Amino acid sequence: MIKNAVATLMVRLHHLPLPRAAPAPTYRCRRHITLPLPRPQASAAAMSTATEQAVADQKRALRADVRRALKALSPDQRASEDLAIQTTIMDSSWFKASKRLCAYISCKQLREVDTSKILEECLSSNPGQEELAKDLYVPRVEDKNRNMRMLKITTMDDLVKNSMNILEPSPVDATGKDREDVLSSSSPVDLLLLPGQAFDRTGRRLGRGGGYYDTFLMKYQELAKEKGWNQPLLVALSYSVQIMDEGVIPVNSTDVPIDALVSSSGVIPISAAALQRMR
Ligand SMILES: Nc1nc2c(c(=O)[nH]1)N(C=O)[C@@H](CNc1ccc(C(=O)N[C@@H](CCC(=O)O)C(=O)O)cc1)CN2
Ligand SMILES: Nc1ncnc2c1ncn2[C@@H]1O[C@H](COP(=O)(O)OP(=O)(O)OP(=O)(O)O)[C@@H](O)[C@H]1O
Repeated sequence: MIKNAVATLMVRLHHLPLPRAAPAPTYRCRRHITLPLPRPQASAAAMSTATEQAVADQKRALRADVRRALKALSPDQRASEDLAIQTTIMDSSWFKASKRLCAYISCKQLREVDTSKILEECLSSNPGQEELAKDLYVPRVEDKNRNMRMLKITTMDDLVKNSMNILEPSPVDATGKDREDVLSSSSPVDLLLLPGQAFDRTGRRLGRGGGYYDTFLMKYQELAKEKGWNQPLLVALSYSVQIMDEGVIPVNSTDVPIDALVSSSGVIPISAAALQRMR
């Protein structure tokens, strides 16, 4: 019974960690995750509800810890990590080779790793450098039920602030035409640059708790499977203090693992796909 419960708890077998880059400093979380074992007489349904609640509580506590650690980062440290992470990505062969991607529009207030230089590079189409321009899709929250779309933009002027103070694309462009939704596109994206609150070297990712990214990633992975497309590389951007020791980040069955992590110390490829594409 307990064995079964543990199996249900540890819902997903995550990728093995195979760090290649110099390890980034790790933030040691105050709270270490312990598996809440249900009492033997609990029913299966009550057990899973209790487990889900425990995981949700542990995620909330970890988010609060990380929020504090991010707040304590000095502006100089933040700026230097922002630059190192973006430079690593823009100089990489896998980014240069990527022609179509999804990326987040970083929000200073949320203390997210800056993506402004990367976005600029994606949208750049200086005369004679058209080959550098990439198709770029960015998130737009549609409702509170985890529905987020990735819509194509061609300039940063396509963005407006939403109620959460995050820049996002309007659903229609200046000519009144619907922006292309990446889930309705006839071609795949090769790369997704992901935000998050905490990550580890086995591919675990903790988001802001909305479930928007996990839901979107699940839909995109299903679509790619249906269409016979290669799965896109899922690459998260992380400040050093957001990289946790193994076992600290709680996960449940809907958490989608990432393929690689980029920190100021470099790239940490995690999955087999990352090891192959990020050489
Ligand atoms: N830049 C960026 N865009 C994004 C996301 C993101 O994480 N980053 N999202 C990813 O989902 C979606 C928006 N989801 C969001 C979910 C929560 C919060 C937020 O402000 N959370 C507060 C806590 C609020 C609370 O606990 O009541 C926070 O994290 O401090 C913002 C965006 C889509 N766009
Ligand atoms: N694919 C899904 N289908 C159904 N529910 C989901 C899915 N993905 C996430 N959820 C639900 O959304 C809620 C928030 O999930 P979780 O705390 O894992 O989000 P997160 O990883 O912090 O956020 P995000 O994925 O947006 O970055 C949970 O109740 C979770 O069960």
